[in-house]
Amino acid sequence: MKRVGVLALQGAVREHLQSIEACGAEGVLVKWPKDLETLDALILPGGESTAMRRLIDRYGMMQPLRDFAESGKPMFGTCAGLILLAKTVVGYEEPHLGVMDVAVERNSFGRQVDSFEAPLEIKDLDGAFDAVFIRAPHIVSAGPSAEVLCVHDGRIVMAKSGQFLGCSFHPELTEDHRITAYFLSMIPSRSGFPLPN
Ligand SMILES: NC(=O)CC[C@H](N)C(=O)O
Repeated sequence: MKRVGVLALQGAVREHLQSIEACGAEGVLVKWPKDLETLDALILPGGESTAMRRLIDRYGMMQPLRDFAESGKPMFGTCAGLILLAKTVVGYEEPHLGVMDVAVERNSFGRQVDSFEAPLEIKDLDGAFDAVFIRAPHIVSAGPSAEVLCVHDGRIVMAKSGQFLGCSFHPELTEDHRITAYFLSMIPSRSGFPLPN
């Protein structure tokens, strides 16, 4: 069974675990560096990126998370999690993890619409996905290695770049688990049985 971690320092953790389990994988709470050791993939949830960053530093998770990215295993950032993954955060000198080839802008749908729902057309997904946006960022630009998966209102709200998947919205807050399933499909299947000599 695939083991998928959810960074559990702050934010929408439980809903991601439920979605992972609804897709037939094992969900694992991740708080400490050792929790990353046996995972096949990791989700960075939505919440508040600045608060999450403080906790990442306090729990000594920055380097272990970078090492995890370096290992090539799939990582999925939703909303604040996308901000943590991005190589550039508009208006900030330094990124957080800075591993995904996108630039993001925080709170970019305006203060007057703190949260809203929208049916999205997502590449490779049949039929609309009803997405919940909460003080959401958007992807201002996607680097050459990134593939844009969804544009809403002229703004990129979902992209994939190699092992990294990111979206502006909260896919875990609906009963529609197709995006979690899409992420799980990015986990390479384990190599088959060793052949006899
Ligand atoms: N729902 C969310 O994750 C909001 C993200 C938050 N506005 C931030 O900048 O971190």
